[in-house]
Amino acid sequence: MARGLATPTNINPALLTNVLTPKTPAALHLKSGQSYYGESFGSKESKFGETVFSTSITSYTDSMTDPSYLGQILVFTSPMIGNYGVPSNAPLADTPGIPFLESVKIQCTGVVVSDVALKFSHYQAVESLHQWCERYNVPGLTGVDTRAITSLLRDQGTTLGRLAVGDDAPVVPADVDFWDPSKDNLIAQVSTPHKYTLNPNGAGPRIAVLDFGSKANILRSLVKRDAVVTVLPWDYDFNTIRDQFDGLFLSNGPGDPKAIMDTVMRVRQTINEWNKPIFGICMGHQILGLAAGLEAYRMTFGNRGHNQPVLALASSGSIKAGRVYVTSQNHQYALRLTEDFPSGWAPFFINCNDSSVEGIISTPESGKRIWGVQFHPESAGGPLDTIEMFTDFVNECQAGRRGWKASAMIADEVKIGGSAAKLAV
Ligand SMILES: NC(=O)CC[C@H](N)C(=O)O
Repeated sequence: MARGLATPTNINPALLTNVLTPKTPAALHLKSGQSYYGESFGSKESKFGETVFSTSITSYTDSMTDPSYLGQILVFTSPMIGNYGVPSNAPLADTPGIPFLESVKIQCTGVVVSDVALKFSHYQAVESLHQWCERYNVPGLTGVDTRAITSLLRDQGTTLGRLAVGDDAPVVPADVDFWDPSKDNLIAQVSTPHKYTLNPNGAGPRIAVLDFGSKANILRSLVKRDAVVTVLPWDYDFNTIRDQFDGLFLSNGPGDPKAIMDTVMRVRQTINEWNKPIFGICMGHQILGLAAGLEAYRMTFGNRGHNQPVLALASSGSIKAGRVYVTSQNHQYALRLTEDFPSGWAPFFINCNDSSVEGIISTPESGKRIWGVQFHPESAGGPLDTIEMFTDFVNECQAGRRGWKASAMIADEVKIGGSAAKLAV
């Protein structure tokens, strides 16, 4: 049978209709006072969380398993979610030990969609979105106006909420009851509890990953380039073992980067004392920025989606100054842009929509090879415009292994009406 036309054999026949019976009421209550009433799918347990929206059109399975969404009720602006079901999460044969989706389970606290598709069709699907959410005890709300919720969140910002199901649906929680995930150490909940190594016999460089809740496709992108990847818990003191490695990678992760200032201080020590390549993505980029002396702040509603345009201000490896790259993003915090970047550092990318800092890079004079990006070059989901940044990093680590000396990583800068930094202030 042709690929894509296979009939899944393990579908619950009840799901071949698009209606759940019996229907259960559900609601989203926001701390700011608004309530949205609809129907439940997935788990019947009510949950608190931070309500955020994503403008991504596809890849709900990747977003929902991204550990950076821990503690969040995810509102999808795309009107129909669930059409292609949910695939098996078993690792692919060429990357054992790395789940197919972005982590081993659903990480967001709940999901809100305009119209859930219970009937699904995809050659890789093994269950529906409803079944999957039920299995991981994640409540879903459907039949609400997600455009209205999104407009509200854009105006008032990310808001604490409760996804209330069944008898809880009509109950508006008291102000004090709303759980605020940003007060918890979310990173400790998603980081690996112990050190482990992927692709131990790889021919490439030895790369340590400080795991703040790494997406699987980041690890896969390094392993696919034949790096030997050692994943370390978020609070591991990398400085005690750094001589064993050719490069350090700082992963994405949930919550506020300032929640782990001890780690920031250790990374600062690494930056000051170690001259090997360092690459950070999202949380990792924010940690690098804090370690470099920049400030991090909480954005109003953050950027979550797969079509965020970023302008490169510097050339480095596969990245060319002056080009716009379309990127995948999921963040609430950002580094503050200043006219005086700390010595040894320059802005690398800025967001074309809101001028937020999308990347930082060490200057050639610093003799370092360090860069961080706020977006997700590994995609999953979203565009692959910047995927070659992994090749750049692995190549830099490999070159360093062979006695590399600092070369000009920044070939030129974009100057539009003044300095690069001024451009976005
Ligand atoms: N994807 C991420 O790593 C997100 C980083 C951080 N939790 C933020 O919201 O900004």
